[in-house]
Amino acid sequence: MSASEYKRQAAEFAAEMVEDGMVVGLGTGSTAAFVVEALGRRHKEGLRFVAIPTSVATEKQALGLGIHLTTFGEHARVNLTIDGADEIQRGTLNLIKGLGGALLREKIVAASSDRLVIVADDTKLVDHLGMKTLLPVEVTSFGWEATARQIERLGGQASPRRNRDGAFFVSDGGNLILDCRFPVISDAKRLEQEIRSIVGVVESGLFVGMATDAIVAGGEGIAHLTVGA
Ligand SMILES: O=C[C@H](O)[C@H](O)[C@H](O)COP(=O)(O)O
Repeated sequence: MSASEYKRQAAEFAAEMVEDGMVVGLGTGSTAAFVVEALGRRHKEGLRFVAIPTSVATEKQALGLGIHLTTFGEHARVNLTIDGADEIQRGTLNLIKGLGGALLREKIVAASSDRLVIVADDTKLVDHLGMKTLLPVEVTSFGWEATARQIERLGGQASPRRNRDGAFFVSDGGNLILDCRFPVISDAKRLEQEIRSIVGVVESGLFVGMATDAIVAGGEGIAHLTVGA
């Protein structure tokens, strides 16, 4: 079975966790898109919920499926957010997110969620963050070079993300993303604090202590992981 099929399996499983009357956070990326698709189906079958999307792309997809959207002006808390991730650390469920460029809105929604459920295929599970992927850091476009130098003082190599045409990638929030290569991250909480204390950093793709559950699908079936398990 392909990685895409495993992503779909994890997404379908997680979409069943949404209950009538919930405020739901909708993640971004290829796995989260399967969740939105499944929730569109459940909405047509009569499930009543409202949703807060974490990107313009997800907003468009949800609206196209007739899902009712809401805002933090109307709801202070989100009951359940379902989102993808680029790496999931076994045990802690600490994450690297943002390869799709949506990390700022994703983190705002995650921070207001009672439960953050991550959906992924099993290639995303790692023993230590930074083993497979770069760490995205969203920064203001003004002075990004100075911000990158400060990140490099922490031991990472920071490069601005570019589109295929060579132009800088610009996030939904109008910022740049620095993709940072760190040696394997042994203390995610500390690195997260250090990166966030740099002037010019808007948000980092390290999500520490935020995920409550991970639904991971692979050749051995679907696993429902919780912190510590
Ligand atoms: O900015 C993008 C998000 O953090 C995604 O959830 C993450 O990159 C995983 O994406 P995918 O499900 O496409 O692998």
